[in-house]
Amino acid sequence: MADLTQDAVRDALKGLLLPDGRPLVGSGRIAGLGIAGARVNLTISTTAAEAPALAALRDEAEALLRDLPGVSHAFVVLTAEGPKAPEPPALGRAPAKADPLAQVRHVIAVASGKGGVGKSTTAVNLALALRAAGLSVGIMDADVHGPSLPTLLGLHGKPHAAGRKLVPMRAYGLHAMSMGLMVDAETAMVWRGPMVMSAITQMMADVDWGALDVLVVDMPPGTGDAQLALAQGTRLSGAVIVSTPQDLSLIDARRGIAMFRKVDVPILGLVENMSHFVCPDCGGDHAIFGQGGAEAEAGRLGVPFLGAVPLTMELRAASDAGQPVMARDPEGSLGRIYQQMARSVMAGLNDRTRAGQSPRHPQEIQG
Ligand SMILES: Nc1ncnc2c1ncn2[C@@H]1O[C@H](COP(=O)(O)OP(=O)(O)OP(=O)(O)O)[C@@H](O)[C@H]1O
Repeated sequence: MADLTQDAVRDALKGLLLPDGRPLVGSGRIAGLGIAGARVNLTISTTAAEAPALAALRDEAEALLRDLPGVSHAFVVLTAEGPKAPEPPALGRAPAKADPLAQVRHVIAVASGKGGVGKSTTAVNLALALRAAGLSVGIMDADVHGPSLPTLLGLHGKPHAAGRKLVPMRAYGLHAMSMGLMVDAETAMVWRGPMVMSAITQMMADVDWGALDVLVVDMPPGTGDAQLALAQGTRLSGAVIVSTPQDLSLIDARRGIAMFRKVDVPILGLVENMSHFVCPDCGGDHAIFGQGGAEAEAGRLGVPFLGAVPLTMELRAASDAGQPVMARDPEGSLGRIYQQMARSVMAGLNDRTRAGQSPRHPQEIQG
């Protein structure tokens, strides 16, 4: 079969019209077009205000590309207009600009299908457990609408600049940066999907992360365009999905897993948070939502199960005080759960490296 060409892709999109009636092709709105084998990635530039009106066009473009002979996967995203909006690198091709994370061996995402399930708590304690295993670790809070890293790690003040880059803050041996430290809450409030994506990618590039074994990205909750574009544009080594045991939350977890699979990011595993309630008075274990749901779901989906973290006063109080349990009591029962999680994540990353599939670095990490 003939190789897929940029012309063939543009040809397929010829009939599509922008909301103002102009054809999409030739309008200058195609901000990126990448072809990697049978995969096509297309980026259409927009503004936050216009983005909702372009959603149908995006879907139509995706359907047209999917029907094109020789295409197995088509992925179309809307991205914020303007010089600051970077084009997500196309799969399988070197990014046009120097990679700001060139010295970072692995970037992993901690994600959840919906908010409030303990994604940030998991991200911080997992990062600390990876650090405790001897790795150099950074953590970035990409949750622009609800950044919790400053609270969880007790970070205060603004990050300093060195030259044109920001220096990550330090907490408990981690290099840390949060959207909450870089932009004020009111500015971030008005951002919608494409703007969020653009701002996060910019933030990645503005920080001097230096050499790290692992950068943990606390993703914005959900499975919308911003998350999808971020997953695609960051050359992730893998993703950890956090869920609570209720069926409804597991449906969201399934969506999260499907989203990462869509852009070929391997799932490092599923974490069940708030798995059972440990009563502070009687010390009893109460499986409020039943037991083993997430583990069974992980089995069904063919992803590793990384552990069950109980709902405890200790964990919440430690987080609120800016002293995560993994820093406060790494050898306690909760600390040991996170240490096991970190070992499984490292094993998953090294498996990928051994299979020659590590997107950033050819060497295994050693704890
Ligand atoms: N296992 C747990 N036991 C007790 N409290 C927990 C546990 N996990 C998380 N929490 C608490 O639940 C709240 C939400 O947790 P967290 O901020 O980690 O969730 P999230 O999924 O990142 O939320 P968001 O969607 O707002 O980013 C916090 O107050 C946190 O301290």
